[in-house]
Amino acid sequence: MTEHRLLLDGLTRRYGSLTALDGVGLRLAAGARHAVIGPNGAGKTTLLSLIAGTERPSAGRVVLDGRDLTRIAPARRARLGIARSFQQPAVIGELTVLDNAVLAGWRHGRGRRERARAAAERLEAVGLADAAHRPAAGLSHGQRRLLDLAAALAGQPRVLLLDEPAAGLTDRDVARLLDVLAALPRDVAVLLVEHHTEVVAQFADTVTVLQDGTPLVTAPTQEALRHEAVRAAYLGAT
Ligand SMILES: Nc1ncnc2c1ncn2[C@@H]1O[C@H](COP(=O)(O)OP(=O)(O)OP(=O)(O)O)[C@@H](O)[C@H]1O
Repeated sequence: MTEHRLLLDGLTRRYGSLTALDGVGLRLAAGARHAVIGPNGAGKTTLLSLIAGTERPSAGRVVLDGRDLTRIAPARRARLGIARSFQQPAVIGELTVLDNAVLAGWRHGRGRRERARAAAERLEAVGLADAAHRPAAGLSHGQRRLLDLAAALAGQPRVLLLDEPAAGLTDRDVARLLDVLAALPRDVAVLLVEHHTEVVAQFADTVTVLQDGTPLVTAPTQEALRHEAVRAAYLGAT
C-alpha cells in the first residue's frame, strides 16, 4: 500500500517565457474530494492536462499509487486509472445516449453484453437512464456534461479529474450535478477544478487556491474559502 493515491511533486509548466504552473505539490488520498480554484489563467486546466498527460511538464512528477506516470502517454494513464471530464464534452449526436456510453467503455469492459450493462449502470448513476435510447443530439448542455461524467467513470478510475463541471449549467442542473457527485464511488480520488463556489463548498473536503501558477493555500474547504485572495477574486471583497 502507498500512502497517496495521487502525488504531484514540483509540477512546473512553462510556455516560452510564461510559467503557467510553478512547482505545484499536492497529495490526494484515496477518496479525496479536492478542489482547485483560482482566477482565470491561474493554471488550473494546465494542471489537469499535466496529470492526464496531454501536456508534458517542464519539471516535476505525477505519481499514481507510487508509480511515476510522468513519462507515460495519456491513453496508458487512462488505462492505469486517470479519468478526465471535459468542459466541452465530445458527444456523437447521431448515436443514442446509451451507445455513446457504451463507446466510452469500449476499452474497459469484457464482452459486448457486459459493456452494455456497465454503460446502462453508469447512465443510471448520472440520472440519464430515461434518455438512454434517445439520440444524444437532443441532450441539453447539462445532460451532455452528465454523459461526459458517465464516460469518465467507465474504467472505474482511481483518480477523476473534473474540469468545471458546473460551467454553463442551470441551477436545476447544478443541483443534479451535486447529487451525482455525492454518489461517486467513495474510493475514487477526485480533483475538481471549479469556479462555482457553491459546488466547491458542498463537494470538496479540501481546497487549493491557485494564483499565477502557484498554490497560495491548501486548507479545509471552509477555511480556504475564507482566504483573502478567494474573497477578493470571487466575492468582490478586498
Ligand atoms: N498551449 C499554451 N501555450 C501558451 N500559453 C498557454 C497555453 N496553455 C495555457 N497557457 C497559458 O498558461 C496560463 C494558465 O492557463 P490555464 O488555461 O491553465 O488557466 P486556468 O486557470 O485554467 O484558466 P481558466 O479559469 O480561464 O480556464 C495562462 O496564462 C494561459 O494563457
